[in-house]
Amino acid sequence: MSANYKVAVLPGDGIGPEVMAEALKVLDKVQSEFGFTLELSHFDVGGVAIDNHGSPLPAATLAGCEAADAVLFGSVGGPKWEHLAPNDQPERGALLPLRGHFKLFCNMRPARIYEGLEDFSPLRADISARGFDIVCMRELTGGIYFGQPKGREGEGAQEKAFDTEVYHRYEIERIARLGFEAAQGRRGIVTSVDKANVLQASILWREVVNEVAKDYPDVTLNHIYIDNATMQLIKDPSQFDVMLCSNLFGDIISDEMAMLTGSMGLLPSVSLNDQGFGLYEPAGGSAPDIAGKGIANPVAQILSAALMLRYSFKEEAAALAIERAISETLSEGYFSGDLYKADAKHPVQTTVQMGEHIANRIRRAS
Ligand SMILES: NC(=O)c1ccc[n+]([C@@H]2O[C@H](COP(=O)([O-])OP(=O)(O)OC[C@H]3O[C@@H](n4cnc5c(N)ncnc54)[C@H](O)[C@@H]3O)[C@@H](O)[C@H]2O)c1
Ligand SMILES: CC(C)[C@H](C(=O)O)[C@@H](O)C(=O)O
Ligand SMILES: [Mg+2]
Repeated sequence: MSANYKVAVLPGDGIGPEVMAEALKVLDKVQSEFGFTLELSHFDVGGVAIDNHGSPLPAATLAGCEAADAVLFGSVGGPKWEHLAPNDQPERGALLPLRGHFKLFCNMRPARIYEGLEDFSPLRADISARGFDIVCMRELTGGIYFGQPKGREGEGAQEKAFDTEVYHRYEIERIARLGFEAAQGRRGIVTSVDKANVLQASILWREVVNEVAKDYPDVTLNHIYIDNATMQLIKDPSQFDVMLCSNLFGDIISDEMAMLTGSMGLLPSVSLNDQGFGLYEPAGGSAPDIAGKGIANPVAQILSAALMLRYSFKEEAAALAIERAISETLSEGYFSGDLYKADAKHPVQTTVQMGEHIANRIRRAS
């Protein structure tokens, strides 16, 4: 009997539904080619859920995610909902609670320059020619995003707002272990990113990472301050393998890594808990500036679907087939507007056309 996997599909807002449609097209092709079944259930989340149900994370959406084997997420948020109280907005009211509810502490965002596509990088040609292949290993359920106290009080010139960076030893230890394990399967280098010259939470972060490192003598550990890290990424990204980051630093540095590959629309992500349950989403957002125009790059969403096949369903051959189909599409010169250059072989491709190119190139390895 062929395997059957339940997926909760949450397209969300802005470009979310547009790029999700292409990911589903590719998954459809993959399941017929590789002989497993994906049972998809669709749910509203974020702004669209506020509009349709009065809540960014309706009970039915949460229940649907609980009943699923994995969650495929688009993106949430946009100007339409920015007037709402912070906790009622799509990001704080849906995405962060989902991450917290499922304890998705481990967020991995892989970024690499595709071979032959070095000149999409905004880096100087001699730097991008060296290429890079980095995983941002981001702690996702702690730090300043969730730390207490958090709030606003007072009035007039004395009014203040505050967030608190809190890390427990166990939170640092478990993400560090996964960072070292990831490095063992890669080039064997962990660069831990912190601000231990200023922040107490970073001092503990560095201490714990040093302790964990003793269990991984085959991995080289470097420490770097966040300000230097952002600069070194531009100077020479090829020096990095696994970048181990707190929640906030990983958020910032992963956008930088995405753009160094050429576009925000190329970076996928996986968020896992200690049971291996995963939520898969592009690292970028709902892109209100291009939403509704059919021009968004669906690659990050499609790569996120490939990561779902790899991490949640152990369908490695199918995941590889998607990654290969994307590489082929790009190296044949088919690009959406974010990557398009005047000397491209083909005219600029729409979101739908990119999805079709990728779906048409799905096949079993010969
Ligand atoms: N996971 C999520 O749901 C998520 C992630 C990040 C931001 N957001 C939300 O999205 C909204 C917009 O945020 P933002 O503008 O800061 O970040 P963004 O990532 O949505 O957009 C930043 C820039 O990257 C471009 N971009 C992003 N994805 C692209 C794609 N697939 N193809 C082509 N170009 C792409 C956008 O056009 C924009 O110019 C906000 O409400 C924010 O909170 C949501
Ligand atoms: C939308 C926002 C809450 C989210 C984050 O900060 O984690 C996003 O920027 C991301 O990178 O997934
Ligand atoms: Mg972000």
